[in-house]
Amino acid sequence: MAERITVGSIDYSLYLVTGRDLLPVGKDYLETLEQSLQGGVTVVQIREKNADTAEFLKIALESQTICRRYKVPILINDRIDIALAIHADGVHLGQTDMPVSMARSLLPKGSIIGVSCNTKEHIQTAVEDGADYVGIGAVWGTLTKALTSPIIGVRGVGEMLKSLDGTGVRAVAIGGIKSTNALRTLHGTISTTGHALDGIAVVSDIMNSADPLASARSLSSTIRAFKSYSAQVPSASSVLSPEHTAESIKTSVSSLLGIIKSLKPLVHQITNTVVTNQSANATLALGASPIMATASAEMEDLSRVSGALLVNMGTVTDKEGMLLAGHHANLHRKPIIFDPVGVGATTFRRTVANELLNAWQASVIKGNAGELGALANSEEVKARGVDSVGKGFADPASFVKQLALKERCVIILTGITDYVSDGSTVIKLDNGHELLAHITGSGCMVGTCVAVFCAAAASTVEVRTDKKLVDGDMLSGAIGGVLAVTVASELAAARPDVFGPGTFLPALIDELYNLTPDKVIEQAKVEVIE
Ligand SMILES: Cc1ncc(COP(=O)(O)OP(=O)(O)O)c(N)n1
Ligand SMILES: Cc1nc(C(=O)O)sc1CCOP(=O)(O)O
Repeated sequence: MAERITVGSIDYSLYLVTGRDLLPVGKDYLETLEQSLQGGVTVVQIREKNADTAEFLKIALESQTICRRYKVPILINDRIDIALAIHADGVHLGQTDMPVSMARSLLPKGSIIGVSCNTKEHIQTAVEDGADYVGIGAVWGTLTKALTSPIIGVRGVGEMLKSLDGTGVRAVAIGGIKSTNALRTLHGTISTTGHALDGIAVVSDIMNSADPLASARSLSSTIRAFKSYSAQVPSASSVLSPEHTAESIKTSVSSLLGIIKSLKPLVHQITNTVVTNQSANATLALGASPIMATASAEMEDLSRVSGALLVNMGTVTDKEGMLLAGHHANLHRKPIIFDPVGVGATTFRRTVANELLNAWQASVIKGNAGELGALANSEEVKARGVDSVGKGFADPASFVKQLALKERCVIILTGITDYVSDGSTVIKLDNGHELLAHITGSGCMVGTCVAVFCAAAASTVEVRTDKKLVDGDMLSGAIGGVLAVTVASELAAARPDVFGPGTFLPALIDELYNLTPDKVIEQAKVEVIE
């Protein structure tokens, strides 16, 4: 008999769950299995929902012969008897299948037992029962199986992973994972405690593929690159960047301003009806090119050509367009800047914001204390309309840092003093003028300028890796966008032809237009506080 694989040695990276009914016409199951192994599948689960016992046995044995050639463990879905009969390496059990302890008592010592989980309580029970790994799903929507519980979303998986801290129980996510969202799945699910998935489980992306070897290879290379990244940095998003100083930040921002002027990146903006014209003018003034498009039909094409996407929730008229735009931006690895305007004002807005953040990964989220408080479910700061109530956060630096870790992106907390964090560093910015509060849409203008700077930051990346969803210095992009507006506001307010809000707004656009790297370096008040 061939050697069984021991629990500790399992590599869960690319976990194939079989599904013969999904094979394209003319494709042979065993050939597909072998090609998937050649492409990098590291664990196989035989899932036969319609086969009788004799057929299940035959398929399991034939699959095992191939898996053993590649030294890849084979697990059996639900059926302990089949696992025993073929001396499989283990089983995968659902919530309504045999309890782990009973399965453990029947199976040989060292068998691998995995359990499906879709709540934190399931995870806790699986840990207590001595499961070796959990399959958390469904992370996305899937057509492969009729789901009986709600889709968890990447942020939900992250919350569940926290419950595995310190347990040694391994975890894969399942449900709707494809090569197109694998990187987003891996990055987006990391918990605030830095707990990452051990692997991803797929059915259709491999079983339904015309080229299973290529499909498995693509998933496998994404996972490998991700693992090499997360091994270096367990938690935050851009911790790979060098030590920041006020001077180094000002230099990065200034160089991004130069890049904007020379490259003139196209910035796709889905924004609200109040500020569309003003935000487009701010984009042009900085030297970039705006496209204010909202139709779902153009989202895919736009994601190819634009340098960044701004999603401003000021007027939520087309949620589908926002979902689609973000999906394609993630796919094409373009930064998404999310401005959850008024998210605390209504339940509808909170629901939409959560839906968007579950569907795609933002590179930067910008909001005032009320908005970010609502997003973080904070008890400390509440929102009223688009404004905050009360004094703000007692410790804004730690708030932005924690939210950055939770959302896995750069967070900008706007106010009289602005705070920016990538989950590792926290930067305090002290520029701005009170006239900004007397014109409409100055906050939205910050979102726009952040998108422009992030487009420049992403455009400087020469070699793209799979280590991050969006390569490029998003922290500097975020800071650059804030400083552009706040420094320009000070310059505008100081002009002799500015007498109040009416003359301030055109002067602000002028000063954005006239902003130079030197002015940023001279005027920016940047403090690295952590
Ligand atoms: C890795 C992995 N995770 C979850 C499942 C789902 O298993 P289960 O809940 O038993 O549902 P069915 O697969 O029986 O439909 C899985 N199979 N693998
Ligand atoms: C078998 C299975 N279990 C799920 C769960 O949520 O527990 S989702 C799922 C099907 C996953 O198929 P695909 O990769 O084609 O989306």
